[in-house]
Amino acid sequence: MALLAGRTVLLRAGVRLGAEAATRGGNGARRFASHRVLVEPDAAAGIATIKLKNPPVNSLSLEFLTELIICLEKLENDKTFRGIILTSDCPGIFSAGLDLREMCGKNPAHYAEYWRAVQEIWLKLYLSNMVLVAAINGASPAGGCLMALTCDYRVLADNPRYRIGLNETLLGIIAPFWFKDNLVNTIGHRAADRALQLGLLFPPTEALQVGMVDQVVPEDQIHSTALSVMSQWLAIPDHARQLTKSMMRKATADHLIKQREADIQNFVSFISKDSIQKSLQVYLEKLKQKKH
Ligand SMILES: CC/C=C\C/C=C\CCCC/C=C/C(=O)SCCNC(=O)CCNC(=O)[C@H](O)C(C)(C)COP(=O)(O)OP(=O)(O)OC[C@H]1O[C@@H](n2cnc3c(N)ncnc32)[C@H](O)[C@@H]1OP(=O)(O)O
Repeated sequence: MALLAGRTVLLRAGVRLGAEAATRGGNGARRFASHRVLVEPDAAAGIATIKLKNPPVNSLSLEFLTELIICLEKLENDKTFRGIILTSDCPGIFSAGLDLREMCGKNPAHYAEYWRAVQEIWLKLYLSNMVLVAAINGASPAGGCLMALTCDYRVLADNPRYRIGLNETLLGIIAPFWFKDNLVNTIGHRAADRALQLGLLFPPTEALQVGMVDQVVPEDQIHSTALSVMSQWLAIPDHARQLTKSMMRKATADHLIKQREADIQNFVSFISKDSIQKSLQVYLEKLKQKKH
């Protein structure tokens, strides 16, 4: 059973198990898909490709996060798989980040539940024993960038519209300390300081330069590149790679784990402020009006 902080996520978020489909793929591997998380298994290679499918922009709603958490738990417990490629099924968008509608006009209990799920997905991805390769095939702001940052390697498709970064300050909000820690671990303190304060969204060439991604490739090569990177990482004996990964990441994850409840309380009181609610509503309104 999938648990989120000791509770059954299936019940908390109203996601029905019946929403999932379990079939067998051509190679005999169990294929499981929920509404919004598609899993394409390659049992022979030990790789599962997760395709995010929450149109139009893969915003990370509570239900979507819950499905993703369940999916990751299943893969983590299935010895068939040693690696995950994380990519998007929504053309041009990797993920628009946290779903702003989950952070606007709701009550404190909802904010707390939502934030716990955001923490949970980060911990699951960041501490995964598997090799995680992000095949970033679209724009990747804020929480979308964070998901990519949890991966062991990032490949970004070469399209100037596919910008990536932690742009929270542009919304009048603040990247939490563990978003910041993950970014500092990736691009270093000075670059993270500048990127976070200015809310920078980097186009591919700059993202590569600053170290936000490891490789930029033509869009039609993104999956083949991710596969070839994966085979390089899977050539390392699991126990040695996993212990090394844990050695590199444990302190950062523990920082959040030790302060998890306080972080939730901070989030709830911050996001409940009238001024923050107003900023988020204005930002959402601007996004909606962009088209007209
Ligand atoms: C003391 C401190 C303690 C705690 C911390 C405090 C604060 C909390 C910090 C929280 C950290 C937050 C992290 C986040 O991830 S916030 C989300 C940030 N995301 C963005 O800024 C991206 C916004 N979106 C875009 O820029 C574009 O939509 C995008 C992704 C480039 C795609 O562009 P395009 O293809 O043109 O699509 P549209 O803009 O037309 O969007 C289509 C549709 O989707 C809606 N939408 C977009 N993004 C979101 C979103 N993140 N959440 C909800 N909805 C979103 C958009 O409004 C459109 O809706 P419509 O109804 O008009 O169709």
